[in-house]
Amino acid sequence: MEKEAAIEGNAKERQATRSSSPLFLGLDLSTQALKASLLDSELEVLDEIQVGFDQDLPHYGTKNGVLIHDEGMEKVDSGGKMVRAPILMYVEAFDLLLEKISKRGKVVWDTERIKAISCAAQQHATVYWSSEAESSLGKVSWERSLKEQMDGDLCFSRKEIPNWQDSSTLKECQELENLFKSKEEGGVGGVGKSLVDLTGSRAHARFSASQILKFRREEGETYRRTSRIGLVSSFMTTLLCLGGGGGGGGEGVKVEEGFIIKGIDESDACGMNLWDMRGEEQGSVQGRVGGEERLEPGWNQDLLRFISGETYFPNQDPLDGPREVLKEDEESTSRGAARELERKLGKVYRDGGRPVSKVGEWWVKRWGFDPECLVFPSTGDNPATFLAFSLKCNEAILSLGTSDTVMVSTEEYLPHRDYHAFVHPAQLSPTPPGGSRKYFNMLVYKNGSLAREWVRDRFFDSDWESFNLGAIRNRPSEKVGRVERAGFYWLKPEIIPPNAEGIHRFSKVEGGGKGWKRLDPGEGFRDKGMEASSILESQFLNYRSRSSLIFGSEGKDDGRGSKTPPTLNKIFAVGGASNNLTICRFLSDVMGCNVYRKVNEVGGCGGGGEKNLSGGPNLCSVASAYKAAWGWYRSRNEVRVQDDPLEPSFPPTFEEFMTRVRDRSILLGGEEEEKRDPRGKTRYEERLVASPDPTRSEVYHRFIDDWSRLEGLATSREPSL
Ligand SMILES: Nc1ncnc2c1ncn2[C@@H]1O[C@H](COP(=O)(O)OP(=O)(O)O)[C@@H](O)[C@H]1O
Ligand SMILES: O=C(CO)[C@@H](O)[C@H](O)COP(=O)(O)O
Repeated sequence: MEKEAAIEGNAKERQATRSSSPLFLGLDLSTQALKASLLDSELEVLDEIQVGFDQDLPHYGTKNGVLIHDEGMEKVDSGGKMVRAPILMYVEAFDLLLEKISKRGKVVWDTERIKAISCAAQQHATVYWSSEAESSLGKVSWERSLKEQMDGDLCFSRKEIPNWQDSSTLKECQELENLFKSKEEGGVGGVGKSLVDLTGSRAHARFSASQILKFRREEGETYRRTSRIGLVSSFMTTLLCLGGGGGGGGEGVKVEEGFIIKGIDESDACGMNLWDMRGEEQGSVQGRVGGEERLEPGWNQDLLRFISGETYFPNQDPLDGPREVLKEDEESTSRGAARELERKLGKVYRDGGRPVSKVGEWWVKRWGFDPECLVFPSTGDNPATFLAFSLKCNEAILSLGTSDTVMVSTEEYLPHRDYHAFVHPAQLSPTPPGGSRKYFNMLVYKNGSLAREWVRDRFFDSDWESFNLGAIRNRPSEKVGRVERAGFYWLKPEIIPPNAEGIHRFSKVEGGGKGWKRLDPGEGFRDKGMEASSILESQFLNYRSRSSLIFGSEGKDDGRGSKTPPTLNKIFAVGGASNNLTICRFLSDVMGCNVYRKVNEVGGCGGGGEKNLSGGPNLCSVASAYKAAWGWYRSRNEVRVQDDPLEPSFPPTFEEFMTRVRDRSILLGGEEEEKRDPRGKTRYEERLVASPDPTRSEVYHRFIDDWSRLEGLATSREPSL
C-alpha cells in the first residue's frame, strides 16, 4: 500500500512503471543556463535539469552568462556596448548536462527510451565554424568529451560570439536601413521596400546581419576562414547529430540533409535581418510555386551582396526595377562573395517537424541514447515559448527571462518598425491545401530581469522578499488616487525605445498640480520601496503601450478625456521572474487583465529544487519537446496512414496534434498507454495567478499619457514636464 501511494504522488516512480513508452527531450540554451526537460508519452514533464553558466562553469568568467571585459565590465565600442559569450562554454555545458542526467539515474532518465529531441536557444547570436570544423566534427569520438574534442581552433573561427545584448553595430544597422531607402529619404536609392517589410524587423544591433557585416569588415581574414555561420539553435542541432549516425535517414525516415554542420530553422532565421519574407505578403509576385505565382521566402540577395562585400549591383534588379549601382566597397568587388555567404549560412528548415537526422553516435555510445532517436530542427527560445500556448485573439505571452518579451499570435505577416514579425515555428511545409501560414509578433526588452535584479541588489540587499514588500508598500493608494513618481532603469541600451539609456527619476510637483520634475542624477526616491514599484510600473506600462500597437491602438477616447482599456484580455507569464507573485500582481494591475501561469498542480516539476525551475516548468525546453513529439508522430505514421480513410487530416498541424494528445485521441505510448487510467494525473495547467485591482488599474490607465511623456523626457534629457 505504501508503495502504491508513493507511485501515485511521485512522477519519478510512476515513470518506472512504464517501461517501454516513448520519452521526448527538449533542451534550451538561454542566456544564463542550458536546461533540459524530459517528457513522457502524455507530454507531461517528468524531470528538469540545468547547467547554470556562472555557477557550474565559473572558469569562463561570465556574469549572467555573458563575458564582460575590464573593470567597467563592458567594452564600449563605436556606438554601443560589446557583449560576448564563449562558445566553448556552451559546448562544455552539454558535457556537464549529460553528466548530471546520468547521475540522476535510469529510473527517470532512461535515455534509451528517448525517441525524439529538439532544442531552443537564445536568439540572434551567430556561431562561426572554422574551415577545419567539418573534418574535426566528423572525427568526434564517443570516448571523449565534446569540450576536449572541440577545444582550440579546431572548430570555431570565433571563440567569443556576439550575444543578443550586444549593441556595438549601430553604425552597420544604419547602413543596412539606408540600403533600402530612396535617395529622397537619405538612402542609397534602394529597392523600394524598407528592411522591416523585407525581413520582418528594422535593423537591430543584435541581429545577425549587422553582426556579420561588422565581423567581415573588421576581421576579413577570419571571415574568410569561416566555413559556416549558424545560430546558437543550429549549433545545438549540430551537436545533437555528432559522431556519425547523423544524416543517414534510415528506413522509412526522410531526413533533411547529410551535412555535419546543420542548417537554420526558419522561425529563428527571421531574427537575422537576412531572411526575406516577402513571399509571406498577400499578392507578392515572383516566379511560380506550385502553379501559383508567388515569391518564396529565402535569403535576401541584396543584403547578401552588401554584407559579403560584393558590391556588384545590376542596374536592373529582377524584382524591383531600375536602380543605381552602389559605390564600391573598399574590401571586395568579387561577384562570388554573396553566393559564398549564402553557402556559409546554409540550409533553412521550413518545417520544424521534419527530422534533420538521427541522434549522433556520441549520444548513443556515450550516453545510451537509442540510435533510432530523431533530431528535429532547433528554434529560438521565444519561438519555442510561443509553442507552449495556443494563443487566442487578444492574448499574449510575457516572458520574464533575462530579457522580457511580449508575444502575440497573428494570422498574417504584419511587419512593423516597433516590433518583430516571425513565422510560426511549427508549420507544415509545403502548406497543405486549404491551410495557411501562421506568424507571431514580438516586442523585446533588454532591461528585463537584470534591471530588476540591479534594483534588488542596490536597494534590498539582494533579497526578492524585501524588494516585493517595498514595491507593495508603494502601490498607488485609493486615497491618493494617482501615480506620484516614475523611474526608468535602462542599464543597457534599450531596444524599445531604441537606445534609451541610463536611470531617470521623476516626481510629481508638490501641491497637486499637473507638473513633473526630474530628480538629479544619482538622487534616489525618498523611500527605496519606490525604486521597486517604479521599475515594475514603467516596465509594464511600456509593454502595455507597445503591445497595444499590435492590437491596433491603446483604445478609444471614452469621452471623459481618458481612453478605454487596451484590448489585451489575458497574459500568460513565463520565465524566471514569473515565479514572483508580486511581480505578477503588478503586471495584472498595470496591464488591466488577468495573468496566468502554467504550473504543476502539485507545486513543482520534480526537478529536485533547481533554482529558477521551481513552481513552473521551463517552457522553452518543454515546448521544444512537444515539437519533437509532433515530428516523431508524423515520421512514424507517414507510411502507415498515407491512404487510411480514418486519418483524413494527416499530418496534423502542431496545434491539432497537441489537442489530440490532450484528449487522448492520439496515444504516443500506443497500446501500453491505452490501458492506463487517465484519472488522477499530475499535469501542468494554466492557473490564474493575478487579477487586476479595479482601483489601481484605473489609476495606471489614467497615468499612461503622462508616463509616455515622461518616457520621452527620459530619452530626450529635458528637465521637466
Ligand atoms: N523570485 C524571483 N523574482 C524575480 N525575478 C526572479 C525570481 N527568480 C528568478 N528571477 C529572475 O529570473 C531570471 C532568469 O530567468 P530565466 O527564465 O531562467 O532566464 P533565461 O531563460 O534568460 O536564462 C534571473 O535573472 C532572475 O532575476
Ligand atoms: O533577443 C532576444 C529576442 O529577440 C532575447 O529574448 C534572446 O532570445 C534571449 O532570451 P532569454 O535568454 O532572455 O530567454
